[in-house]
Amino acid sequence: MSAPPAGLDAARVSRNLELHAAAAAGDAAQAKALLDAGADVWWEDEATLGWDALHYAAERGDAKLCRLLLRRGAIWNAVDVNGYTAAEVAWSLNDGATYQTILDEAVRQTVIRNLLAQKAEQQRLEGGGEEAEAEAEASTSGSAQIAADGSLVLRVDSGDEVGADPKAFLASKLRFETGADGKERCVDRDGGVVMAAWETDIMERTAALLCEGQRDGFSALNIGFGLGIIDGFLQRYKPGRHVIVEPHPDVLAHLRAKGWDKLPGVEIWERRWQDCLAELGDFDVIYTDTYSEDYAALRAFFEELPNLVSGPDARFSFFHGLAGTNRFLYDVYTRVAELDLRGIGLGTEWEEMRPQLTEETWQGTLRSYWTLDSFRIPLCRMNVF
Ligand SMILES: C[S@@+](CC[C@H](N)C(=O)[O-])C[C@H]1O[C@@H](n2cnc3c(N)ncnc32)[C@H](O)[C@@H]1O
Repeated sequence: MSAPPAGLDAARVSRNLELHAAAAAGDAAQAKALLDAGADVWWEDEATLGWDALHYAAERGDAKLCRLLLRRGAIWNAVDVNGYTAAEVAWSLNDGATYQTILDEAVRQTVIRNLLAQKAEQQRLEGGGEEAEAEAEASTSGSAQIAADGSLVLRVDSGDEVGADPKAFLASKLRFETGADGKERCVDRDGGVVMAAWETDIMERTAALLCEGQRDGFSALNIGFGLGIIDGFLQRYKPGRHVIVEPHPDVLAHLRAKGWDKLPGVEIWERRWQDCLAELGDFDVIYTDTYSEDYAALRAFFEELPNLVSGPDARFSFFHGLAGTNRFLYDVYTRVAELDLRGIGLGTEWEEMRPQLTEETWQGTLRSYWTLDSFRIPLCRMNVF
């Protein structure tokens, strides 16, 4: 998104303030007229709470006006000085209808944006070059952004050098240690948590959803070993073939120290999933949970699924850690992932569970990557009509 001009002249500020007043009063006709006259829909009034017109419309509970502002380029994830989005203002007022309207628009814009970015990337690979990149840029400028860099990292917010850069992560040293909660964890050079034992319940339940009722000797694929927690639970169901894809040398050393490479039926592929999926064959059970990869990478993985599933009874799940510190973004990403999966023929059911976290869980780490009350486990299957 292009940066907004630093200092606006008095006439422009006054028009923008009029837009805020129109939004606060629920005056859609006036808001439209002001937008047509050049009012800046993104403008935040820093002299007050840092609200933009969308925050005011959300406070008023005017879902229709919120939709109008969003269609005219309001930024759905813009935050005020306290870090609250307009959707969170609606939520705090128990206004489910306005919250849902902003959520629907956020999902719509994110899906469109992702599709345009994907198209631009395809054209770039096919030699379309600058024109395609400009198209992707134009599709996002002045409208909703997912994050400052245009994407969300799955398990890390930002600012963590290793956690936000897949290449740096794979080249970095990892520590396997006992946390203040007395449980095992794997931590990167910056103190970013790669994997921690608080996720054990999630992994146990995910393995059950994936494996219960599978045929004898079923095949399972797990992307990203971490602490091997989900692999331990997958083993309980006695898969005939259990493939683990893991590229990090320190994780591989840890895995060997625990004897995983010697287990019957277990195959370790010492590569990134991007470099070996085509050679792996197909599976009844597929799970992915990587680190320092963004939503674009997860969606790229989704697109490989039709070639990886063994048939209509195959099941797929992933660690849904997208935006685990913000409920609204989590809701947006739940829906975006579901729509993207539907686009490639997979239906998704979600099971909610309450993670068992204590204050000690994050002690001595860079930051907590999970602060929400509930976690959603996706269970996806091919839609067979
Ligand atoms: C969060 S941990 C996985 C935790 C695992 N689910 C468990 O139950 O312990 C993420 C793992 O993904 C691995 N990883 C990161 N990028 C990867 C990639 N492109 N392909 C495969 N594995 C990757 C990391 O090295 C790390 O071991």
